Amino acid sequence: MSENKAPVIIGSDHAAYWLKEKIKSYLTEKYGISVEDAGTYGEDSVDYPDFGIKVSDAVSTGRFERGILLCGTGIGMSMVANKFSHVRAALCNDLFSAMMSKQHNNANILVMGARVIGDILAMKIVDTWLETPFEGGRHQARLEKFDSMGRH
Ligand SMILES: O=C(CO)[C@H](O)[C@H](O)[C@H](O)COP(=O)(O)O
Repeated sequence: MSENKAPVIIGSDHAAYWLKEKIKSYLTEKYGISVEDAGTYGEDSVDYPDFGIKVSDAVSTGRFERGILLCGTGIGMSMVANKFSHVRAALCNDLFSAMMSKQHNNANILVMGARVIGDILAMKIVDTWLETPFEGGRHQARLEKFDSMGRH
């Protein structure tokens, strides 16, 4: 198991509120990781960018090393997050993507779709993302190529 106890900031829209609540408990109970909840705080309809921006800004500025974003599909949250400098958000609705998102991409925001996967798979994806190390080497050089590119 990873020894990385760095806190996690988590956010969702209404579609994934239920999954956010489960992941919060999972992170604290299984890993002892502290979690900041950026909302949303209920099932009333909200706009996913509002919560994607909060979490992505916290990671982009270095206030948090890593974050988790959830919406219905994960697509909208991924689009929002990857507009931020230094954010490498990976939409992972399967275990292989979760593993590769760390090994090759060192993803610092994990994104999942609560209308795509169930809670058991979601927790396995969280495990994989937390516990898989970054390989570095050629992948580090590739990350640096786009991390420094700015907006186009
Ligand atoms: O971001 C999304 C789509 O890319 C999410 O799936 C949202 O959760 C979804 O669009 C919300 O849809 P709703 O009909 O307003 O519940």
